[in-house]
Amino acid sequence: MDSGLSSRNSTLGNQHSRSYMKQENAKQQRHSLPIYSVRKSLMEMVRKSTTIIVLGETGSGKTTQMPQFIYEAGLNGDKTIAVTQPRRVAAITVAKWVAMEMGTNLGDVVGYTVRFEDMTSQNTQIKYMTDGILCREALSDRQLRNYNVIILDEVHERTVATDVLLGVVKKAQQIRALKRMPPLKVIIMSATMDCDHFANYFNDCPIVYLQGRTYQVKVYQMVEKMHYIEACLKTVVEIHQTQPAGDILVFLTGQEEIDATVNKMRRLAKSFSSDLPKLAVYPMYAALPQTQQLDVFNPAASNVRKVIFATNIAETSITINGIRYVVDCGRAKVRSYDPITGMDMLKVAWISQAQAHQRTGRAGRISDGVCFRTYSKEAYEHLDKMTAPEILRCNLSATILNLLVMGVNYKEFDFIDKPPEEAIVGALLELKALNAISSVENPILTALGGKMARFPLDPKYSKMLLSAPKFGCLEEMLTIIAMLSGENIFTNSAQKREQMLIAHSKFYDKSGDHITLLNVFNEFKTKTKPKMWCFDNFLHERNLTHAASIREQLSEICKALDIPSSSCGNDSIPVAKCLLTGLFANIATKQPDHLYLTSTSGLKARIHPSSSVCGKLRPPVVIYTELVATRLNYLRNVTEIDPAWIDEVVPNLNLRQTKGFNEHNYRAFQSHK
Ligand SMILES: Nc1ncnc2c1ncn2[C@@H]1O[C@H](COP(=O)(O)OP(=O)(O)OP(=O)(O)O)[C@@H](O)[C@H]1O
Repeated sequence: MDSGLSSRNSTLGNQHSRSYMKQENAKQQRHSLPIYSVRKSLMEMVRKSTTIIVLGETGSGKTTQMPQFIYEAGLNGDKTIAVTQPRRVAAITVAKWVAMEMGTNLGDVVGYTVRFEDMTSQNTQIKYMTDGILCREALSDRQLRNYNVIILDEVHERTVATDVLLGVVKKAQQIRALKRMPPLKVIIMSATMDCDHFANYFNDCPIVYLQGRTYQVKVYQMVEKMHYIEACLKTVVEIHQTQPAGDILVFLTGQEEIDATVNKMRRLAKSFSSDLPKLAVYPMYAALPQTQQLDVFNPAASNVRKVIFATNIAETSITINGIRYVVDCGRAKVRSYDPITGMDMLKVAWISQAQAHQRTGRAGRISDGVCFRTYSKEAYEHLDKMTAPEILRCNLSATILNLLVMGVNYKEFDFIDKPPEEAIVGALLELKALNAISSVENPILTALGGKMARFPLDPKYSKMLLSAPKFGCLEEMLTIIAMLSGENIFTNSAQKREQMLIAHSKFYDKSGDHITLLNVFNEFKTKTKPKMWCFDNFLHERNLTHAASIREQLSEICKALDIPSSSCGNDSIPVAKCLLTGLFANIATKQPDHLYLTSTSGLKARIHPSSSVCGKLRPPVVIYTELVATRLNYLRNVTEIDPAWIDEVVPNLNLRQTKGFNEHNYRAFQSHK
């Protein structure tokens, strides 16, 4: 018994000493960061100015150190320091690292909040959060009174939420100054931004240029011309066969491409000489379950080289242990929105020089590194210097709705770069059609619009939830919206494709994908061993659990709004009708060539192959959740409807007044309906 006890103790002792060592190493590393040596003058600057811009090399220590310096200097008073990040994975991993550096548990002094997940407590002094979360907080408090210091990090990404936040914090600063409240200090940070543009916007605020970088990264540009995927694979093989130890991070564009390349790489790896270290190949993209995304952060075993194929979610802020080589294909999948057709497009496009620089920076986080760009120097020189602001190319309905809730007239809102007029009008038309505003010309928020903004959802989705009592299907809609708001619940297995398809088809409902999602969730909730069940059925357990938590949160908001619970049992018709209340502009009709014609924009599209109605008996009329253009146009998440329901559910619908309306195509659509 004694020996058992002592061995247990020694294991614990080892664990403690390991985490102690990790913290000690981090402390030493912290002191050697370029930002550390200038912390006193930096804090002096923050003390003196309301707004400052900090431009410093990738890895100089901005994201992890700036909040700690402010906290140590007590500049946040008795309030939490907010640090925004454009991406969830960055907010989470950076918070974990900083908690470790400060020797506290995550969620104590250091925490994070991302949509549908809060890892903070009353003790939290440094809160990493997505920019979207801070935008939501601003809805209930325009003066942002919970904070004295807000750090907007990685602003070069120019997400919609960051752009809105810039206007929101600027306004909050003005109101607080007028009311003689404690000032709101704002720190704008990036390694690659147009400082003058930001400084002009903030009344010529000071700019701090941080000198120096911790590690050097050599950049090589490709001379040979070949397709970028082939070029990436070739480069990885060459690195593996000729370069010293170090993990590899490869930037590709999207999920399908990454899955296919990961499989190819795994097959290739089997043919490598046994003298070489083993290759452990990982995918990394936003639709992967969070645990799997975080897996890539674990160090590789000895004599194993890690290769990660990632989208641009790995581009900024994050540090992946062991990465010494970056392979950059120079492209990214960019979501762009066409206000004329109302279509979201996912297109592969060249990145900006700022992004190329960020990607390069991922190789120099913990040692010197090398970046291989699979494109020529000339191609690099032709790239745009900065990434175009997302606000200039996205659907603005949620943004305009939120501004109206804040009591802000979007016409007077001080956008750092104003979105195009047609995008604003498109958003107003959509909000009017959803009955969220009184009119397009003089938009006043309706009671329904006010309720819609209570949900952290796209206005179309919140409209469906608020319509559910009318059709007696709130419970079903809560599940469906939660499932649509989370990440993909179906796993993809190239090796066991047949088995996977059989497993998934058990959940299929002939009405379409929305009821299919409902079936999966309902069955999942009955399982006592959900992990095993998910594994057997090719489902992501983590994503289903996450959907359950989203559902909980949406249900709480419904309760707060006094929306009575209701269920339609196994009847799929009320659900389809309820979906129509939000998706009425997303109707598509089957054409003789078996493609679908969309009602408003008149585009031809296919039902996505992952859909449960993608077989031979395709329904004549469907509503869809998303129309995305990759190489082809695809309708994602579709459900069959009876066209007769349109007049019943949305009697005053005038498709001619919806955005992207095209008369010619509309007539074609009507004649096929
Ligand atoms: N999760 C982590 N694991 C290991 N080291 C880390 C981690 N996070 C940060 N570091 C270390 O801290 C250094 C500074 O990181 P930090 O994110 O603060 O830099 P930054 O200037 O904000 O860079 P970027 O502009 O690329 O976000 C990194 O170069 C790395 O050495």
